[in-house]
Amino acid sequence: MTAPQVTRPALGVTDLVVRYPAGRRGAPGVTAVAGVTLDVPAGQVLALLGPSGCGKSSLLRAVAGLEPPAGGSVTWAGEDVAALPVHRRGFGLVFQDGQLFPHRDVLGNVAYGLRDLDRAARRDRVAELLDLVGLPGYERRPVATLSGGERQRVALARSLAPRPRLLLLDEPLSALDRSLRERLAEDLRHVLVATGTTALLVTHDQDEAFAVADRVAVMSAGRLRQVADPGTLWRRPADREVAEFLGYRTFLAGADAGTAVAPGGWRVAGTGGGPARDAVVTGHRTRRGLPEVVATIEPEGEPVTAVPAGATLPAPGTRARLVAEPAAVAVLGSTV
Ligand SMILES: Nc1ncnc2c1ncn2[C@@H]1O[C@H](COP(=O)(O)OP(=O)(O)OP(=O)(O)O)[C@@H](O)[C@H]1O
Repeated sequence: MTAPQVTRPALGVTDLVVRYPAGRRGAPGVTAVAGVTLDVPAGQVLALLGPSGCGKSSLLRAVAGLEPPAGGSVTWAGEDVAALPVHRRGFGLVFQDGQLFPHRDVLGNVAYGLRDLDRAARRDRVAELLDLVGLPGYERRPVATLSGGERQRVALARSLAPRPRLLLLDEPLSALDRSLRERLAEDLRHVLVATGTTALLVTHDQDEAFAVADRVAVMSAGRLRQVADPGTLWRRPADREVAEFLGYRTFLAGADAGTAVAPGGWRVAGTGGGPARDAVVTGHRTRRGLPEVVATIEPEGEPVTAVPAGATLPAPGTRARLVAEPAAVAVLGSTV
């Protein structure tokens, strides 16, 4: 009989604790990561999502070897990496500001980790990576002439050049404006999938986490609250705090207790089987150039906005029947 195949996760994090000691001027010690266990299978992208200060970067830094854990372990393919210094772990790093070498051109930056290759092979690999990140022919551009988005693409190419076994990305897009961030998030997903890269992405932006990751781990106050694929997380957040962090604002009462509705998820006189509410219209507003009805739902007494049924908006003071769009509805209470 053959032994059953055990597939080990590529990255394993078990009961990880990261503490910062008390400061010299009386600043108290901080437990930034308070016992986190998670894994990332080979070829998958896991996003660590959570509000500022929840410990995401500390967790990533401990995985990288930049922060010594106060407890727990980090393994790669089942082997503890504690004894390996940062540069021996075979992990690539991308930070918010790219941290490119300012006095080298794009070629010099991307080729940095390719010193083992001969000149021709190095050039080929750099050209291949610049193609991949959407900057073909950029080899000779001084980095000072690049836009913020181009810099982050070069940083990504540089980190992928030596084929890291794990890529660690700490808020790689958060210095960019929203529309650029959306486009780069899609491109980042494409590059990670095309290269089969195993990656851990730290972000505070749920749209970015959903766009890039196979699974999303929600953190708060140093602990993991939920790990799920984006669809499950959106539809079944573990609890109200996770749902609020994802952007849900309306939490229903009564027979619908445990149901949340995302902003913009209501329709006047809608159909489609979502929860329905009677509401008192309080006003109108415009969002992205389209009119919306502002109303207070009953019995919750919560203000919501709803898409009108047609060109005529119900007048303030009148009553309207609102129905929640199924795609904007979450049922709380999934387990981690
Ligand atoms: N070097 C440090 N010394 C002392 N405390 C630190 C240090 N680095 C982080 N902290 C504290 O640890 C906690 C977690 O910080 P961390 O940077 O890991 O959170 P984060 O979720 O990545 O936040 P952000 O998104 O703002 O970067 C915070 O309370 C922070 O103030």
